[in-house]
Amino acid sequence: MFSLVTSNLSFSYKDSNTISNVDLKVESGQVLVILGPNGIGKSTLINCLSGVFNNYHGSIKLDGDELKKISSKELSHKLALVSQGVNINTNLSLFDYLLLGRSSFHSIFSQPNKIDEELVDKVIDRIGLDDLRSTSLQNMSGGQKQLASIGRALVQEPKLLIMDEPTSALDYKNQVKVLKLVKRLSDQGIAVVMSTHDPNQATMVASNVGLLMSRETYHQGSTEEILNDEYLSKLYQTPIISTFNEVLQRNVFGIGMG
Ligand SMILES: Nc1ncnc2c1ncn2[C@@H]1O[C@H](COP(=O)(O)OP(=O)(O)OP(=O)(O)O)[C@@H](O)[C@H]1O
Repeated sequence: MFSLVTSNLSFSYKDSNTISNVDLKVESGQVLVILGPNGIGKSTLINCLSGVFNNYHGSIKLDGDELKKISSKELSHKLALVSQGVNINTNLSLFDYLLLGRSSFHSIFSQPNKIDEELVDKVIDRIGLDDLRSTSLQNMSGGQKQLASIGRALVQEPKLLIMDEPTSALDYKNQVKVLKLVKRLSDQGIAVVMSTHDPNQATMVASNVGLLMSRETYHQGSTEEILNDEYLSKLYQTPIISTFNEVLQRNVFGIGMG
């Protein structure tokens, strides 16, 4: 069972903590969705969890090992990160950009092989960008680039996939595509952590939800326990009203105006 567990995790850019005392846990086959208002620290937390920031306090254990002690090569075989608002401006084709994601699996003397190329083609199909296989990234739309960055993470075949607002630039069809992908990955035993501004996405894919209520308070629990109007209205400081949708057979969250 693969796991990511933090205890007393805190991080500060300057003097005061941006996130404090975060106790978070996600295991193989689970999807942890992180919700919180703008500027509360979701990206900061995600950058700590994925090893981008290693000057954190407290502990982050990846499969029992302290994250900051794991080499970057080993880390790239265990976890993959999809950063927020990726704006990739390379003239590499989609195929070559994704193939580059396999480089940590080879020494400097060996080239990506047929198996890598087949994997890349499979991922291009999964993200639905077959028509853009030879198109350079700099000629793609924001949403297409976001899908490409998800593809780049998938070619790493990670045990843990961490995504910061992975659907922020996507239309409804592509949002559903990514959410279905998340479901499928978790069914295959991969652990997923993702942040979003849409609690409805949490009802669709999450096994657990983490709320960054303030710089001092992170609250994690099951979807049923956490996703209610009271918690969400407090979180976003605006009325959130849920209704049960008979067709969808789930609660749908809407925003009130007063
Ligand atoms: N490099 C930095 N140096 C100093 N402060 C930063 C830096 N990056 C972010 N911050 C501050 O840290 C806080 C948390 O930012 P973060 O980007 O983690 O929030 P977020 O919850 O992801 O926000 P959003 O939903 O708007 O993307 C904010 O107050 C932000 O201004």
